[in-house]
Amino acid sequence: MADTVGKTITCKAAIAWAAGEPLSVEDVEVAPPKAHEVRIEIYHTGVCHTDAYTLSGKDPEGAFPVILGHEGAGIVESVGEGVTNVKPGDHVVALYTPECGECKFCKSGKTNLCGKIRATQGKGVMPDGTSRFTARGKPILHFMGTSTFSQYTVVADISVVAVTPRAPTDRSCLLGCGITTGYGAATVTAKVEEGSNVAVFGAGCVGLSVIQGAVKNKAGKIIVVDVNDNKEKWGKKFGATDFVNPTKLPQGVSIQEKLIEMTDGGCDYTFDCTGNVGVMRAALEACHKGWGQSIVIGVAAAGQEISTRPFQLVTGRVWKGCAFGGIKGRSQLPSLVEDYLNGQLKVDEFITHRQSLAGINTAFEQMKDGECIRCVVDTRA
Ligand SMILES: NC(=O)C1=CN([C@@H]2O[C@H](COP(=O)(O)OP(=O)(O)OC[C@H]3O[C@@H](n4cnc5c(N)ncnc54)[C@H](OP(=O)(O)O)[C@@H]3O)[C@@H](O)[C@H]2O)C=CC1
Ligand SMILES: N[C@@H](CCC(=O)N[C@@H](CSC=O)C(=O)NCC(=O)O)C(=O)O
Ligand SMILES: [Zn+2]
Ligand SMILES: [Zn+2]
Repeated sequence: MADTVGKTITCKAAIAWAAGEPLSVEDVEVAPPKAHEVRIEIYHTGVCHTDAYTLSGKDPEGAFPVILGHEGAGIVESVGEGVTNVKPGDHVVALYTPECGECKFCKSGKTNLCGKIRATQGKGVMPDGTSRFTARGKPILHFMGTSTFSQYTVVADISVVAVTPRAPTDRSCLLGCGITTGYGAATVTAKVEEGSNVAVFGAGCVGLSVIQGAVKNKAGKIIVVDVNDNKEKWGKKFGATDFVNPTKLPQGVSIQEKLIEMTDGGCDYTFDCTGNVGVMRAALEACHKGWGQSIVIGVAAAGQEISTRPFQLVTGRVWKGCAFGGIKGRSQLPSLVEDYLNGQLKVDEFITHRQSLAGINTAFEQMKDGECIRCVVDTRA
């Protein structure tokens, strides 16, 4: 048993004191887990565009000061009373989409959105309404129920899943968001069928993962749409068949017209992986009349809204969306980790950059340059 059990741990964390400011890596006190809580020593965390979105101040739920990060993996340090799903020493991935198995959502069989702790999670506190983090004598908020930009974090027991220790944490952390989101969007939410034509708008970590899922389901054409020409090679590396840069189309030709022409009437499935509401409209309108489905994955800024002519829906196109790809973390993530170990799921290929916790602001800068798919932060370096 670790000699930290039951005690407050002082460690380093990257604190976002205010929107739009760089993170500050400094000491934070992490209180022991209460009943049905788990304290995790985070080894590695990815940096997702949603972290940058919330830090920018565009997230309507964003509140500060906060410890961001939601793509983390590590080892359970200690557990609170009543925790049965994980134990100290387990290798785990934090889950920003929890799975209680008991609530109306979990029992519906129709969604992965668990409702049990969503209200407190959205307010940046643990289910009992308080925080486990303190810095400079002030309580610091949790983020997405995970707060992985810290050497130690505390999460609800329903927000963590044990995975095989054979998977290195610098890889398994990426299954905590980006890869699972895109892969699940294609295979679980859309259930792309063999031979179907797919367009993926935005070839970042999420979009490339949609491609990976579409390839798994034996899609026909997989068309990448991205404003950055360098994303053509990335898309092809993951199995895309075509690439279109929407800024380079002949004058008067819209991206939806181009995709409809390329697919004999429109795509069977399109995916927005940009968070741009104009792109979301184009993605919907590029769908085939009668059955095409467009999946919204990207997260848009506060105040942004989507629109299209209702006729687009009247004529059979379907607009839907998903969080975490529709994947149920506790039920389904362990097998994705096994798929990675068996060579059936690409993960290593997404890692373009690495940083220490002290270099986390550089990770945020690198994310903007278009050449970064994922930066993995080693929280102990
Ligand atoms: N629903 C969910 O559960 C989740 C949602 N997300 C969200 O998904 C989105 C994608 O995340 P991620 O892959 O990490 O982001 P990235 O920024 O890495 O990828 C987005 C890609 O879209 C490109 N792009 C930007 N504008 C356009 C445009 N107008 N048309 C076509 N392509 C465009 C970008 O190009 P460039 O590089 O030149 O900017 C980039 O290549 C984000 O909004 C993120 O917040 C993430 C995880 C989970
Ligand atoms: N808080 C925002 C919405 C942010 C958002 O949509 N988050 C996604 C995950 S994005 C991961 O990188 C999500 O899980 N949404 C479902 C949920 O219940 O939060 C806002 O208020 O608009
Ligand atoms: Zn994310
Ligand atoms: Zn639930």
